[in-house]
Amino acid sequence: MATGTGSDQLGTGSRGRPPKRIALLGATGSIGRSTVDLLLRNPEAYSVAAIAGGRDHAALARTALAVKAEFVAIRDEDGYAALKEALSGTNIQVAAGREAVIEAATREADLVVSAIVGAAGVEPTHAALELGRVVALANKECLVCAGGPFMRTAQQKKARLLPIDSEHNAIFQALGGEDVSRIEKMTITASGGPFRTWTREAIEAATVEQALNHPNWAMGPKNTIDSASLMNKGLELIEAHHIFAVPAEKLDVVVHPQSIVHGLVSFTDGSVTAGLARPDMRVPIAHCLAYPERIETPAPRLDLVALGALTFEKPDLDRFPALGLALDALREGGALPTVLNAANEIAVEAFLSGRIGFSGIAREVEKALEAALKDGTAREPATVEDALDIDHIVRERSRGALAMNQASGMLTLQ
Ligand SMILES: NC(=O)C1=CN([C@@H]2O[C@H](COP(=O)(O)OP(=O)(O)OC[C@H]3O[C@@H](n4cnc5c(N)ncnc54)[C@H](OP(=O)(O)O)[C@@H]3O)[C@@H](O)[C@H]2O)C=CC1
Ligand SMILES: CC(=O)[C@@H](O)[C@H](O)COP(=O)(O)O
Ligand SMILES: [Mn+2]
Repeated sequence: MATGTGSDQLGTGSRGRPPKRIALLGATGSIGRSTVDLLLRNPEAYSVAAIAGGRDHAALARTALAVKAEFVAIRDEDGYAALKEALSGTNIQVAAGREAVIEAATREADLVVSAIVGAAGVEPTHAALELGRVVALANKECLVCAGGPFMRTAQQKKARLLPIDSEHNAIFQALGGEDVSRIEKMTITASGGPFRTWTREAIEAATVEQALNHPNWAMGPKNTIDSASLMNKGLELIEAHHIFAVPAEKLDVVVHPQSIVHGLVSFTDGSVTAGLARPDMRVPIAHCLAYPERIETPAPRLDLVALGALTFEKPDLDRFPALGLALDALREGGALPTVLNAANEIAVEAFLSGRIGFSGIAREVEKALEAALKDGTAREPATVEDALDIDHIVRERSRGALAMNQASGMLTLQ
């Protein structure tokens, strides 16, 4: 990638080491763009082995040129010709389709940043783990869909997972490598989203625009809607359960509207450590990119006096039933987290495209969980392929149910 100034003061690249080779999956998304921002600020510390994206060929081509990627993969085969054309005259290799994204994930690299949204990230991220790569994981849906098999592969292949998700990154830093047996409680915080103070009736009638109006973070639409329903915290509890091998009963959620304290670890001696930072994803991404060293970021700095007060509240499961559903899935285990994730992805899509109301998201997920419990879809997935089979069945079923409801006019568009 392009060389530039500024890296002399930095911990990496300025000590004569070869640049760290990065594969960036989901390069055009919110996490992808923040990662690119950091890569471009540290040109001597990193080189880009591969990038991958979904459909946006123009953004992918711009990113490939900016970071001087060696290989670019686009999932949508219809975008191949335009991507190839945009990169003609360069020596950047271009490929399209499912296998191409897997190739991006498995090219020789020191660190794979997993930032595709949804269960679409499962296969490529798992392929990187199979090769024993260090994976900086933003994609929480991977662990909700296939957490058991994922963590087994990571262990067997000695692949390291570094958490990018802000709460998990804070906890990872707060843990400081201590043994998990010394933990009494692990707490992740929730901003509470845009509907934190709204009545149940107002939440029921919320528009897409209102749900996308997150108070503290600028993220892709899926994570933003999950934040509004608090499903995001449910997914994150399941994510924490897998990453830190902590049982459900030791995991807790606290609403913290300022999003300054991201995660806390309570130890058996009464000590509590916590990770704090202003809400800017470049902080946890930088931690993972540089780990075990540090790089500088331009993220705004924490000023406690200017903040004045940090407040904490109990989450309200009556107004935010999605969190309760995720907690049940975590405690029940089996394939329920897989079912929860797949049904939620379909329901969020349906809400974003105006086919269901906001409260319909949790209702659709609940129906999918009930159906899975009835018909045996809830069997524990032994492998990633099993998990993806269940994911597929649930998606088809949820899409079918939504289409039937729409056809029979039963949909309540609150
Ligand atoms: N944004 C944030 O601050 C945070 C996000 N996360 C997690 O990180 C992940 C990414 O989130 P975010 O960046 O917000 O999401 P975005 O929607 O902004 O970006 C998603 C990225 O994935 C790409 N993509 C989508 N489908 C595919 C596919 N089938 N194959 C290859 N690439 C694909 C998109 O490409 P295209 O642009 O072409 O559609 C885009 O690059 C999510 O799992 C989220 O939960 C976790 C913590 C914070
Ligand atoms: C930035 C990040 O990590 C998000 O996943 C965050 O958790 C969203 O904010 P909420 O706390 O509102 O879900
Ligand atoms: Mn998070």
